[in-house]
Amino acid sequence: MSVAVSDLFFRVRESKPLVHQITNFVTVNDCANATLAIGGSPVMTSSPREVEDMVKLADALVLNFGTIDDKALEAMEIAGKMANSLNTPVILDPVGVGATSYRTEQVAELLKKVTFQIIRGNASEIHRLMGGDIVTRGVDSGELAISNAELAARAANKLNSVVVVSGAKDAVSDGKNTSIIDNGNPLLTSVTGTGCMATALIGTFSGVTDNFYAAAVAGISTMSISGELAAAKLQKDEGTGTFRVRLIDAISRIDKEIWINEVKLYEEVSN
Ligand SMILES: Nc1ncnc2c1ncn2[C@@H]1O[C@H](COP(=O)(O)OP(=O)(O)O)[C@@H](O)[C@H]1O
Ligand SMILES: Cc1ncsc1CCOP(=O)(O)O
Ligand SMILES: [Mg+2]
Repeated sequence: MSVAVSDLFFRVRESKPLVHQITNFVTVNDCANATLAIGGSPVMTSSPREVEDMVKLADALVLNFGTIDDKALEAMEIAGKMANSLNTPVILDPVGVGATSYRTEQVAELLKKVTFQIIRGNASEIHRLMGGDIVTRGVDSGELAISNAELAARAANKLNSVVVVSGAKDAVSDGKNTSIIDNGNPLLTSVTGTGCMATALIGTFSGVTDNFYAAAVAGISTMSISGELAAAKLQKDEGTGTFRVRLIDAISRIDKEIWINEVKLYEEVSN
């Protein structure tokens, strides 16, 4: 598996997959730059009148719920259905699902209409996406009583997709096999868009392989390793602003050798 992942860095830079992203207005520029940094070609467009034509050109489609409105949802449905009909991978980032009933209801509707090859969210988002029926550690705690690995495996089975649960430890699962990535740095939680960028990277890798599990591992581990590399470069008197720039630097420099040296990847087989 790690061999399949490490080969994707060269493949992305060689073939520059076009990644169509219908995303939020907070982190759109960071997602475009993360896509470029890893070697892909981003296009961020969301008019319902244009997305069908754009997705015909694309190697992958990323749908991000960060700032959804009715028009964006219409575009997501049109683009998602077209991508499904062309066998172009579709990746979901259910930003903020569970926070409002609008988000929660609309993502459930989209899941009925569009097939997603990969879904990436934090534990809370993935938990709410699969119905939110897992017990939490206590009445005042939002913390789930199961690990990210177990959550990813359950969600993958329920949603019939490769699922990435990000956090202090990231987990990737297809429902049978589960991988844990123990890279990252807490500074990644102090900059907006690191989850969105991770999803953009996953989308970029999925544009060069039909091994969506490997694409998911490549994307999320690239973000977590880049967080470590960027934090290590921070100088005295530098903070989260510089960290954000250094993150893009790190993504642009990561390759097969760096990934093999830095990744802390554990594979679990469940069921
Ligand atoms: N506590 C943490 N320690 C180290 N890395 C983290 C931590 N929390 C999140 N990350 C990393 O930050 C990136 C974004 O993940 P996350 O914060 O879960 O996404 P989101 O921004 O969508 O909530 C991932 O690479 C993840 O591994
Ligand atoms: C702050 C914010 N508000 C709506 S979308 C968004 C960005 C969320 O980005 P991420 O999930 O990567 O932190
Ligand atoms: Mg997020």
